[in-house]
Amino acid sequence: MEELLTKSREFHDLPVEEKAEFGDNGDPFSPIRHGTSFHPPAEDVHYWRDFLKVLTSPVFNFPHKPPGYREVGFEYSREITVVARKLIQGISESLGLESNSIIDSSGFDSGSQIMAVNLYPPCPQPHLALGLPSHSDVGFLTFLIQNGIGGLQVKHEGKWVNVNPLPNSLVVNIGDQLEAVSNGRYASVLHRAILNNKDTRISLVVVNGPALDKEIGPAPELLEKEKPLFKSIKYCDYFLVQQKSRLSDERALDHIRFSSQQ
Ligand SMILES: O=C(O)CCC(=O)C(=O)O
Ligand SMILES: [Fe+2]
Repeated sequence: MEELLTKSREFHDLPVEEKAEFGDNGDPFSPIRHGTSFHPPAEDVHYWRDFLKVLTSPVFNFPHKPPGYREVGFEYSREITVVARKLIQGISESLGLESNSIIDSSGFDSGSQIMAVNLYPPCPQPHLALGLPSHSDVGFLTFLIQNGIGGLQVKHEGKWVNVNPLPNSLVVNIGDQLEAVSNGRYASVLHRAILNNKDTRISLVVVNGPALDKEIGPAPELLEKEKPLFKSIKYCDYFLVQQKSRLSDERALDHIRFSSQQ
């Protein structure tokens, strides 16, 4: 984890020309992209962050610089997959399903995994800007590590609460597809990143989700006793809905939620 964070800092510190080959083309399915904010062409106000986003599964992509970054990125990606798989099995069981039910129905073993490396430089007026606005992540589970500098907040009972960094720990957040597949029993968490005026913060998140071509909706076993709260939708289509809604302050989940009259 430490080596990955160190090398992530080195990546962001590379001269602009060295990173130009990874320039953000705005396509969420491009294998490696480096950019600023979220999607600058469509934004009135930009966010105070640089990012590197890499698709690490089903095909592993990663920048080949700085030296050794790709190797540590590969090891981390694979280790996280093992932990995510185990947690999803436990979550399946907690829902009264077979332990492999969600893994199998979502094609998790050839599922989509995305790594995002966020860099938030010190901001002279941190209360006037945000690193990332309120959102929930796609996928089942997101694993977050950070360089010891706080900034992550989660919405809890209507209030923003700081999630202070604990050394050598992973923060695990629930994503939208887990809310959908569990028919609302696991709620995906709203979170955001705030800024400070002293230290550069790095966070590294790994989003673990279904295979892109799988339809994801409430598990059929759960619907024997209850009504579906969400429509089923292909994960790749949901992914695009989420990218768009993050630009308009909407919640992607609301696009697939059945309204109470239906
Ligand atoms: O930097 C953080 O703490 C949050 C990052 C995040 O939510 C994301 O990349 O989706
Ligand atoms: Fe997030």
